[in-house]
Amino acid sequence: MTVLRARGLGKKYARHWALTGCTLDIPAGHVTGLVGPNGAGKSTLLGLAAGMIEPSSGAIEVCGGMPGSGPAQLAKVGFVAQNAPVYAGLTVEEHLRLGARLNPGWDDKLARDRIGRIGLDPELRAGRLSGGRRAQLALTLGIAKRPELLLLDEPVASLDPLARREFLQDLMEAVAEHGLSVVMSSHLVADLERVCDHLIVLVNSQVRIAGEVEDLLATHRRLTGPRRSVDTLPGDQEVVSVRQTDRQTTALVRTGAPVLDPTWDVGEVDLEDLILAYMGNTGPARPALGVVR
Ligand SMILES: Nc1ncnc2c1ncn2[C@@H]1O[C@H](COP(=O)(O)OP(=O)(O)OP(=O)(O)O)[C@@H](O)[C@H]1O
Repeated sequence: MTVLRARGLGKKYARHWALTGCTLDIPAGHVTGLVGPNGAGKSTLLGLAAGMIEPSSGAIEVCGGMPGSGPAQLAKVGFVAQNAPVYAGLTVEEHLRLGARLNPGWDDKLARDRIGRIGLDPELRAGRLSGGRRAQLALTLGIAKRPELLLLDEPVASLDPLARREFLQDLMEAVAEHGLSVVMSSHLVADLERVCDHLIVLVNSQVRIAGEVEDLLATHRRLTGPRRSVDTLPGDQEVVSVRQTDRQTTALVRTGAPVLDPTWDVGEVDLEDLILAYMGNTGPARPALGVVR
């Protein structure tokens, strides 16, 4: 089942395209990591999925409906924006009551358990919470809403390492127990490595690559050998990134077949290698390379 389907999706601000030609199918019941350099279009994609902004081109369908199309659609999608939006003048307790009133699927026990575990004083106004604790409150509201799809824009950036670990654990539990789908943007590769089984890399407003992490790692290799031009590589070995020293060439390639040339030392890549290679590759995007199944 697909939880987010985009076809040629684009968003233009004045004369600048923040996102172009985005074609994706994100599967339900998984955690999908959204990565890319600053300004790549990650928040724009999440905002389009949440219905906070409207597309300038193409189409997007989320949980079978049009983003922001009405109360039923809003109930299906949770969105925690980058600045962890909460109401500064309301207390933590008032946020929980508001959450219960506004969301048909509200899980009050989950919300209160989380607030207790984090140690948030229910009587404290959100405006007086630290940035990290404000983020914890916003994330709690997002999870307790029990959406089908939770969109998180750099959710853990302001959390301390322990809080980050616990939040990601909560997230994985919600995915396992309730079939929650999550799309989260983050610059923290170690966190993505822990929780994401799908990945989308956005660069220069375009999807550079997308797919199941396992598949992506299985189809990329690092080649190291004496300095030479990578133009001589066979056509089925697509060069994603290349680094040259006076004596050595190191290339990260995408290939479905084993590399047979014995002059290359062939190594596996990890998620960080893969992300950095695609982030540094500003050539033409090839969305057909790997659309998320
Ligand atoms: N409301 C807006 N008005 C005009 N331009 C915008 C607006 N929002 C985003 N942009 C531009 O669109 C592009 C993509 O921005 P976006 O916030 O989606 O990137 P991002 O990948 O989330 O970046 P970051 O990692 O820094 O959060 C940027 O060039 C940004 O300046």
